[in-house]
Amino acid sequence: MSHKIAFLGPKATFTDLAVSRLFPNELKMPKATIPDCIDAVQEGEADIAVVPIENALEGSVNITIDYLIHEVQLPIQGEVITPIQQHFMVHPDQAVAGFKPETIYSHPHAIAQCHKFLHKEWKGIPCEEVTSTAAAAKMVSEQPERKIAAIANELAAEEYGLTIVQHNVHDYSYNHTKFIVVSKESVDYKGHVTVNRGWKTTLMVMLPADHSGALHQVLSAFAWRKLNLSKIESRPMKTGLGNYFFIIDVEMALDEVLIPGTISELEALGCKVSILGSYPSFAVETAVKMG
Ligand SMILES: O=C(O)C(=O)Cc1ccccc1
Repeated sequence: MSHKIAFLGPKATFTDLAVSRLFPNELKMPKATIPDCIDAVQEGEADIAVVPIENALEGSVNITIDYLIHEVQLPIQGEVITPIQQHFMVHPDQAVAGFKPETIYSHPHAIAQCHKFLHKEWKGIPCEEVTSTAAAAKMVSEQPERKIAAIANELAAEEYGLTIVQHNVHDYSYNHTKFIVVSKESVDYKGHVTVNRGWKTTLMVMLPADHSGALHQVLSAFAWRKLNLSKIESRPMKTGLGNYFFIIDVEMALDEVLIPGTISELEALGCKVSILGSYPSFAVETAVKMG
């Protein structure tokens, strides 16, 4: 029986490309927003959600982290890293010499990944943020009479019949995004077409208030056990200025000794710790096309 995978839609988003590599044989369920994807799992409408969490150029997708921490507590069951190539596209009716867009549409992260391009080529043209790159492409395809453009991937251009006017408009060639897999149950990745990168464990740590050297002591608990950290990020607790929690990625699977020992040590310091997930990491090595 195939699983239902909620993803940031519509068809042909970067998330869709990641899903097609990780779950080639499952049923895809496009959703309009990241919270909609996570809610679909929480409410049992979907088995799995795949949503973006971090981009190499722009940093974290805060809505994903915040929604999982503050709204819906579902475990992370996997991650996949994929290369991202952004293209500038218009409706074929507008693909004429001298075309100048009135507005450029895309996902906020895509706009941020192309700031230098936008500043150089289209200075002063307003950019409008929409829910995904494919949503921008779809919108442009539905309004042939308007002088508008989208920044999206090649598959979106194909899917929505747009003409790519300029390829590879992202500002740095190393442009990768990490997507997470969330599900109530552990996930079977049979059939995935990606590379295995080992296991990770993600922890959420709240420091005790007003405790000098607390962060140093937290890091020491990992350091003397020789636990390799690949990410540490702070996000506001939303309870007051200066109140932050930390998201920490440890480069190993949850074991019975080292990670539980670290957590006990952190708790003895007065920290609150929760495990957001222990999961396999995957990578897509080449820019993906569907199929
Ligand atoms: O909008 C999309 O296509 C997404 O999947 C989110 C996103 C946006 C920009 C880079 C990577 C993922």
